Amino acid sequence: MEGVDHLAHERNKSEFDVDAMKIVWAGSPHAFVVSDRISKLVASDPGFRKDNRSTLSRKELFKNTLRKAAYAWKTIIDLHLSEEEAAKLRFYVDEPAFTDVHWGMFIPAIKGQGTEEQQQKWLPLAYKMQIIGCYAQTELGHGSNVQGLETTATFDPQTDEFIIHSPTLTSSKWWPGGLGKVATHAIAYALLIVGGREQGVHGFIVQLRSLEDHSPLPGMTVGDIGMKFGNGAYNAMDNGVLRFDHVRIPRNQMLMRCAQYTCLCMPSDAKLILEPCILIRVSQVTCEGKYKQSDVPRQLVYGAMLYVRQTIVADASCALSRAVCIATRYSAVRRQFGSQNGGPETQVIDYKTQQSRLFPLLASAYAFRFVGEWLKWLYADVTQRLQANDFSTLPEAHACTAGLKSLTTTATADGIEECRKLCGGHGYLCSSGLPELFAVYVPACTYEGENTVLLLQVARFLMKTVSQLGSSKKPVGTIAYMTRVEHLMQCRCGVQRGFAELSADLVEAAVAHCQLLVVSKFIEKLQQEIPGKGVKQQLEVLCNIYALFLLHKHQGDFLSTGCITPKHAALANDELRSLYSQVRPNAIALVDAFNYTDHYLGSILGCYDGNVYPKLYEAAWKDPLNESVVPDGYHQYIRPLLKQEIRTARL
Ligand SMILES: CCCCCCCCCCCCCC(=O)SCCNC(=O)CCNC(=O)[C@H](O)C(C)(C)COP(=O)(O)OP(=O)(O)OC[C@H]1O[C@@H](n2cnc3c(N)ncnc32)[C@H](O)[C@@H]1OP(=O)(O)O
Ligand SMILES: Cc1cc2nc3c(=O)[nH]c(=O)nc-3n(C[C@H](O)[C@H](O)[C@H](O)COP(=O)(O)OP(=O)(O)OC[C@H]3O[C@@H](n4cnc5c(N)ncnc54)[C@H](O)[C@@H]3O)c2cc1C
Repeated sequence: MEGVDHLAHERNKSEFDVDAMKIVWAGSPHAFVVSDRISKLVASDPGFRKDNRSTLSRKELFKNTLRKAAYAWKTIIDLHLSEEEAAKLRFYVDEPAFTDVHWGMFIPAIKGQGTEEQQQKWLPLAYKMQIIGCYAQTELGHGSNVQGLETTATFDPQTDEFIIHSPTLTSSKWWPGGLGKVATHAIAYALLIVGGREQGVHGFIVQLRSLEDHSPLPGMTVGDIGMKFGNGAYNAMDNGVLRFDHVRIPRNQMLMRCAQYTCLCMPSDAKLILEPCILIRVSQVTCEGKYKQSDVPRQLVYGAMLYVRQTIVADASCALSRAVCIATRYSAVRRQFGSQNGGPETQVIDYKTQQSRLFPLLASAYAFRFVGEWLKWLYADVTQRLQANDFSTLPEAHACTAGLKSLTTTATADGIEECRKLCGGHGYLCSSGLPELFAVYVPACTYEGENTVLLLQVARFLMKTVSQLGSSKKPVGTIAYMTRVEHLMQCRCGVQRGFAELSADLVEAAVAHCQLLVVSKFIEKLQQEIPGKGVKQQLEVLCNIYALFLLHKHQGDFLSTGCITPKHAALANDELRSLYSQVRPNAIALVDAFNYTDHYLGSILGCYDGNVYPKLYEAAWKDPLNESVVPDGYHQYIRPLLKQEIRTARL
């Protein structure tokens, strides 16, 4: 019945202060208040309805997404929402759209790689959405290999311009979100050519479409790359294709924070000395076309990817917690087998197999939340250091963002699929929310750096650390523990067989390194002051589950390396079962602490009141296929079939 909480008996079992845990999950009392208010605002506004998405054609879905993006922007303006509130609103609207890339990549790239002057020119336009940007790096022929990009940016000293060109089919920009139909501008990454010499890949601001009639500018061939995985909401994103035909842009549209070009003997006196916002020695291109890289690491060009990767780790905890919330609530509602003397059947959440599949994912959602908080701090710290020309922690920041992005997105994508399976057949219904969540989420394992490619970066960082063991350069920060692997030094010559040869094993070592990071950051979180009755105790249980589940999953490695004995392994498994029993009475309260509205969850199986069956039944009849009792096509195809004379005895 409506209004009845079918999970009340579960909520009454809770042994901790759920409201206090909501604040821990949100990050602070202020963050909770903002999230709570904005999520309810979105949920209560019919303009943000999303339960009809699965019945829309791609063009209807896309147009509806444009409507929602415009409506969200109007809401932000009308309600004078702050940047924080606006970001929360876009999050709870939960619609993959060009705005994700405009706010999540285009603006950060200008902030991270633009000079003060370039920021002053372009950011106000972007913040007011008077231009809409995309991040055009990937090409048809290259995505992972950024240095292999083929788009060219040739400097023309006669006109003080760059000529942007797509010399080959494989140089076509391919995948950038928002590019296909909406973006008016792009940060386009291209191979810089000055005086006939290639100077590496740099970012350029390029206008794509007219701000008057939205038509592509001369020299631009641009469109959408077509339908993507499943029928999910990601098809509302216009990932695009773009070819440049000798498009000219002013020299001051090259993102110059990491490099500069002054041509001392340029015919015109348009000598442009841009003071970058980090005080670096000016790199100069002399009139002979000699280019000297400025003294910042060229990898600063990759800065936007560092930023996005750390946001993707936070996104992982959100996506996984959504799936776990749905599967946990439904596991408490669903009863199957086990009836005693005609009594109720057993809740599937009480089966040890269900717990051993579900509770490690619940623990992972919390673990990723906390490592995501730490990574946000690390990113802010490295950004501050860069301002002071301190590049010392850049390699570690790259390894951490790359590795944690890879680890958390793989675990989350697998976890969403596991949550679908934990819900049995009903998990396969769109109304469960899980198929779409999976379809929208899984590209996170690929975009912003393919996960294996990123783990190879971590492996390279670890091997570089090993190679420095014994030198005066002591490992610090997240690799400080490696001082305890001196024995690796002796076998160092063994690993000289070649990084490529050992890469599959090194990727596993990289995963282990990142899992150690997650566990250690969870432990550090528990060392903080955590208010609320029983809250810290619950988090300790979840931290132990996360760690012991990893120990159980990788038992072979721990045993074969002598890190643990078989007795330790047995004790760990016993403890894991005991921990599952400790979580069981608190499971519903632990997912309530995510504070997701039914609108945001978008799931009948995960609805707050647990009133699943009536809602499933009601939703079925809303499907367009049920608009007519006799389906279209019956008279054309089925009736002739049913009425056909059986002409051959054989049938
Ligand atoms: C609500 C619903 C939401 C829906 C979702 C919508 C959201 C959508 C949002 C998402 C949309 C998706 C958007 C997108 O998808 S945008 C496109 C994303 N593309 C990528 O991520 C490309 C991945 N490839 C690379 O990053 C580079 O090519 C790599 C790194 C692989 C190689 O690189 P490279 O070939 O140059 O050479 P190298 O390997 O010799 O490295 C050389 C040195 O540089 C260091 N180094 C490397 N990288 C970095 C770095 N970053 N910061 C600092 N340092 C770095 C490295 O450690 C090494 O140091 P050392 O060993 O020499 O000391
Ligand atoms: C939904 C979605 C949105 C996207 N949005 C954007 C965007 O807005 N802007 C943008 O610029 N790009 C975007 N991309 C592109 C994305 O960044 C790339 O697809 C991604 O970086 C992977 O590169 P790739 O496709 O070249 O994969 P590849 O590198 O071709 O991967 C194919 C396989 O090769 C393996 N491999 C590659 N190199 C190595 C190596 N050195 N050693 C071992 N194995 C290797 C990989 O592990 C993988 O298994 C998006 C992609 C998707 C799916």
